[in-house]
Parts: sequence; C-alpha cells; structure tokens
Amino acid sequence: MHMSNRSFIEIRQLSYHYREEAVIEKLNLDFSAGISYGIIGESGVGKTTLLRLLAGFLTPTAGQITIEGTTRTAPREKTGFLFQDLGLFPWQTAYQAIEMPLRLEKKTASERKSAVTAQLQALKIEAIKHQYPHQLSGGQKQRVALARTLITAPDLLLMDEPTSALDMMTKESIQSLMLTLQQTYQTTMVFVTHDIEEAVFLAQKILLMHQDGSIEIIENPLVETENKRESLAFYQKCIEIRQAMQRGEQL
Ligand SMILES: Nc1ncnc2c1ncn2[C@@H]1O[C@H](COP(=O)(O)OP(=O)(O)OP(=O)(O)O)[C@@H](O)[C@H]1O
Repeated sequence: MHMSNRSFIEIRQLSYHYREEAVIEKLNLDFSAGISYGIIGESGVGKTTLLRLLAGFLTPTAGQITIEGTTRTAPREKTGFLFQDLGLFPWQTAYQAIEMPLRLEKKTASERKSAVTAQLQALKIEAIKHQYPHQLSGGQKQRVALARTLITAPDLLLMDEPTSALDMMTKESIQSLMLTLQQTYQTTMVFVTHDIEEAVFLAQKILLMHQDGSIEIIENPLVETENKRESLAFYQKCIEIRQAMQRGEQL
C-alpha cells in the first residue's frame, strides 16, 4: 500500500439516512492535509450531518470515512471540534477549561502550566483567565473554546458555523485569528458556514453542497491575496451590482 498516495481524509460511497430521509447518498470526496475547506449550501442540504460524520459522532448508514489510513468507527483523538454549543462549563474559569484536556492526558502540572500560558497568549485572553463563562462576551467565550480545542494540537479541526453568533467586529477578529492559526500550524480545517464571505476568507477550497447531497469543489482564487478583506469588499461589490442589475434596479 502506498500511504503517500492516500488523501488525509477519504470519503467513499458514504450514505447517511435519518430514518427514511436520505441526506447523503454515495458521496466520494477527498481532503488533503493542511488545507482549509469551507462547506456552504442551502439550509437542510446536510452540511452539519457531513461534519458530524467526519467527527465520528454519527455512524455512516453505508460506505466509509478513512482518516490517515484508518477507517473511522468512533471519534478520533487528534480531531478538534468547535461546535455551536461551545461546551464551556459554568463552574470552570477560562484557565481551568483550557487546562482540562491536558489533565485528561495526564500531563504534569508544569507541562500544563506552560502549555496553558502559551495558549492564553496566542489567543490574547490572558486578562480573562480567571473569569467564568457568564462573565465573558460571546467573542471571549469563542476564544476560550478555541484555546481549549487547540491545546491538544489537533491535526484536524472541525467547526460548525464558528462565528455565526458573533457581532461583525468580533467575527472579523476571530476569523483573522483562525486564518493565522491555520497558516501557522497547517491544520486541516473543515468548517460549515452560512457566510459566503467567511468561506472565501478562510477556505482554500469551498465545498458547495447541493440538495441531492452531491458536492461541487470550488478552488478559492483569492487564497494567496495579501489584502484579503479589501479584495473581498471588491468582489462583494461586484456581486451586489450584478444582483441589482438582475433585479432591474437603477444603479
Ligand atoms: N436528528 C435528526 N433526525 C432526523 N432528521 C434530521 C436530524 N438532523 C437533521 N435532520 C434532517 O437532515 C437534513 C440535513 O440536516 P443538516 O442539519 O445536516 O443540514 P444543514 O445543511 O446543516 O442545515 P442548516 O444549514 O439549516 O444548518 C435536514 O432535512 C434535516 O431536517
């Protein structure tokens, strides 16, 4: 077997049915290591279902998902999750939440301390380390949850609408942070979003999911652009103008 020829994630003949409703039918898809993928598509097409299958939270009705050569039957240790319900416990401070995965891994006190300190710095949340979730803003909670996910250095990061609950400014800062993290650590990232701009900003490949569960892969031409936001604003304007013209409006 030539491991080097394999994709990081291979989806083969994957089907998923909720009772009689077929959401995904015989899907074949490959994900390469170190690339970020943004899944977009209309409501109800099965984006979250696909993400939950990748996470190992759902078992395929048929077919398989292979990650690093191992066919998955359960969640995988090196996969990090950031799902909408951030899963922060009300009784844990930011510091305790970020430290928790290291306790589970039986790291020593000094290993935990240096790793948590570095993570607090990387996500710029040192100032709030002793606060509880109810004392934090949405963006701060998102950072804490992200820090807790990243502390185990996942090689695959799955996120379901990571910024949908955030206001514009916080959204942009979290998106920039994610882009930096992805570029620094080359983490394979798969996220679902309703926000096309977010997909274009964060994803190198955009996976457009259709009603029949099939997926179209769109390469992001903006990936190497330096001033991404500026060029996005330009593209956004073009789209708005085209839509206005289609509606027959005066410009
Ligand atoms: N637990 C469930 N039991 C039964 N049907 C479900 C369940 N979860 C989702 N579905 C159905 O499966 C289909 C796909 O749902 P899914 O949440 O994956 O779509 P989505 O593309 O993520 O939607 P949205 O963009 O609205 O979040 C929908 O028709 C939904 O009603």
